[in-house]
Amino acid sequence: MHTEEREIILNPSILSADFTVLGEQLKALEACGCRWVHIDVMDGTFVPPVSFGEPVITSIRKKSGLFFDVHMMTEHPDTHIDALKKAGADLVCVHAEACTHLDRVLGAIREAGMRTGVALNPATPLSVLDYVLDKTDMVLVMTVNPGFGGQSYLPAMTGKIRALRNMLEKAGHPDIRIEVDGGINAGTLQTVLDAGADVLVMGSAVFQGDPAENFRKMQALVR
Ligand SMILES: O=C(CO)[C@@H](O)[C@H](O)COP(=O)(O)O
Ligand SMILES: [Co+2]
Repeated sequence: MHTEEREIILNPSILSADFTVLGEQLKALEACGCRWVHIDVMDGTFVPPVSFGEPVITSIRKKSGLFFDVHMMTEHPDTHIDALKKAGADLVCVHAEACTHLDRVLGAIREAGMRTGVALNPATPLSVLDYVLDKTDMVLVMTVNPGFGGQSYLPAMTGKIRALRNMLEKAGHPDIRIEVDGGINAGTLQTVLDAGADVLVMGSAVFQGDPAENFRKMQALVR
């Protein structure tokens, strides 16, 4: 698949949402064409904050038919695979830095019937992906250091996204998606698209203010 044919996914991150009205906001996003939602699970160890886990995912699953992209910012993500499947996750993205046995973890996620993602912190080299591409559906390039919403995009990540796109084409895996997460907004969107990203996570850019209205503005920029 060539870059120009690849569908761009705008992926709102609920970390910045108002949880008291999240069900309605997800419905409104779905109504304006949103298909994915990004769910940040943080354990207070891999990253400083604690966010939420399977009970919250189970609860929003009841309100939403969106594709659930779960970003696991936790140590030992393998211990959550079955619970995430039960909770309604569609894709589980684990940090390479948190997995001693990355190949095994990716295999287990697929075996449980979900898609796989490998997330890389800004300082982690692309070479960690070399022997797991056949078990990977998506690579998440962190464009900030993980743990917090509302940070600024790290400009050095543009070259990393471009290098990853070249690497995937050369390795015969052009269909593996490249997700970017952190500081994506109207000012950085074109940069990451040009570099080869096709799944754009947006927390504050969507949930600060009216999510549906913000989402439509972002859609217009992508078109
Ligand atoms: O994984 C993370 C933060 O670690 C994210 O998914 C944030 O939710 C992105 O927030 P913004 O930078 O878009 O505000
Ligand atoms: Co995230």
